[in-house]
Amino acid sequence: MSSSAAAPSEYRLELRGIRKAYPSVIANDGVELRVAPGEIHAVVGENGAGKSTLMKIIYGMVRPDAGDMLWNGREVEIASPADAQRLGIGMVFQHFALFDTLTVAENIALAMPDKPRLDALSRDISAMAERYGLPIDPRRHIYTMSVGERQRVEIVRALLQHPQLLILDEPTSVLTPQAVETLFVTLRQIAADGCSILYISHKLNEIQALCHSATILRGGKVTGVCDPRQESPASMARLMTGNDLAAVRQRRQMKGQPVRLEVEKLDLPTDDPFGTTLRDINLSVRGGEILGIAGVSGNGQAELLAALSGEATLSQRQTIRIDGRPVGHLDPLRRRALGLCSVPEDRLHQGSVPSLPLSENVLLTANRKGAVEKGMISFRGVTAFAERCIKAFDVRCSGPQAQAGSLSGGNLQKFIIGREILQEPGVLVVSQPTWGVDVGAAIVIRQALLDLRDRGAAIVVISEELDELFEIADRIAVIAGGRLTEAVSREAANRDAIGIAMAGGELKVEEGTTQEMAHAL
Ligand SMILES: Nc1ncnc2c1ncn2[C@@H]1O[C@H](COP(=O)(O)OP(=O)(O)OP(=O)(O)O)[C@@H](O)[C@H]1O
Repeated sequence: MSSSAAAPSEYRLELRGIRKAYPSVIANDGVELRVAPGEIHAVVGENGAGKSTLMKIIYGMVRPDAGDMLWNGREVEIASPADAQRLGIGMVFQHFALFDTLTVAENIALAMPDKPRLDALSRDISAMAERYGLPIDPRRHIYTMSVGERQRVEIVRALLQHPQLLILDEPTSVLTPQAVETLFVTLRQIAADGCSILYISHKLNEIQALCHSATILRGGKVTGVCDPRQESPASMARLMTGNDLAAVRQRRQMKGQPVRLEVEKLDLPTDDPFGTTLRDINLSVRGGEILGIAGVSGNGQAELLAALSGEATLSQRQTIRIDGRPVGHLDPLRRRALGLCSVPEDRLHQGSVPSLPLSENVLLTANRKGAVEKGMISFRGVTAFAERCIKAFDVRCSGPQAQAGSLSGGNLQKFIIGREILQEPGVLVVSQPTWGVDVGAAIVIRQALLDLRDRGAAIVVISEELDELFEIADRIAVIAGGRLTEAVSREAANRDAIGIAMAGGELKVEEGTTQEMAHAL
């Protein structure tokens, strides 16, 4: 039981001794959590620390094995999301659950318990949107909206249920820096009106800017509760990991290396009604170089990755060249044979087969390197390769036989990145390399990318995280509306200018710096 001195009724939500065990791990081990009305409370921890499990318990998606939940001082059982909503708990998921072909109002109506009239609902949506600075038009179709706008719809949908607690799971991973600022203004206002917020994120600087308090989890247990405003990102990371964080080591750039990946005048119409057509994409990456591609998701990143990996083949073979060889017409397997590896953004459906063990997931892409011998699968080979990935990238799991789908999001990401990097590709194209991974693991992944670059690989990193691109990319280009800007050197790139280009504007840099760097390489 809690030893809190405060009367329980002071808290909006209080968890006592929450436990949830899975066959190979205790995901939540005696977790205590207290959130006051109007408080913005962060839940942080390494990958696999138990954050998502805890949120799913609060939202009624997972039943705890033991422990008590108090809601406004009263003991409650939350057996389903409907129970949670009835109590006044709302959740905004990382992956939006909106129907593209319906309007904002129609989507929100679907979530309402008793079917409201659309005109009355539209008025409520507009009023709520105005009150919290979330401009959305109830009549617009979802497919016409940017990711940031869709997130506003999700937030308004949750707010229309008048929640007393709002759970947000990594809400800023899809937003431009400007949109993050706007979101924070909204969240502060929601909290000022008395709604509590539980905020899950790996971005410690954002937590410091936004949150009043933080509960830190490690290995399913609470290791501390702190005021993030009194901490530094380094001291919070220490509470999360028990260690000091290493810094990413940069090495000297190699100059004059040959171009290993070239794309010239790539046009790729999409047959997906909600996809993005690529128009006149040009890029080139030398050995020993990382090209960063910034952009808000949904602007052609998935299509560009498909074109580069070979998932989408082209009629013009010369449009894409690897080490000078035309590959536009080749499928992924044949491009892999030429030394190209790729990591898609969607790790659960494209990057892995969740129901298969990690060892068999190795075979999806790494079918050389001792995994297949004389046309036969070497199970010893694939298991050894999976073990190497697990060890090198500190993948927390029960071993090579663990099902991919049982890993926490960040641990699966580490495994997939490791699987590609350990194949020593000459050209690597990776989308969102540190999406959902904790600060310590992000450093390991970024370091591995830099080390691969220093061994002479040409690397394209597609990322929505500007901080990441500024840390590891040698040059940065921006993709918006299916077009790619010219790449500018990291030194010449300016965060605001990139943010503007991400929203569809021109990428402007200080004169004289752009080309010099590119040519100096
Ligand atoms: N359905 C499941 N079956 C088996 N194990 C699970 C299941 N769901 C979660 N786990 C395990 O429980 C632990 C906690 O996972 P959880 O997803 O809560 O972590 P997390 O802190 O949210 O991680 P991340 O930051 O990577 O999302 C992990 O070891 C994970 O592998």
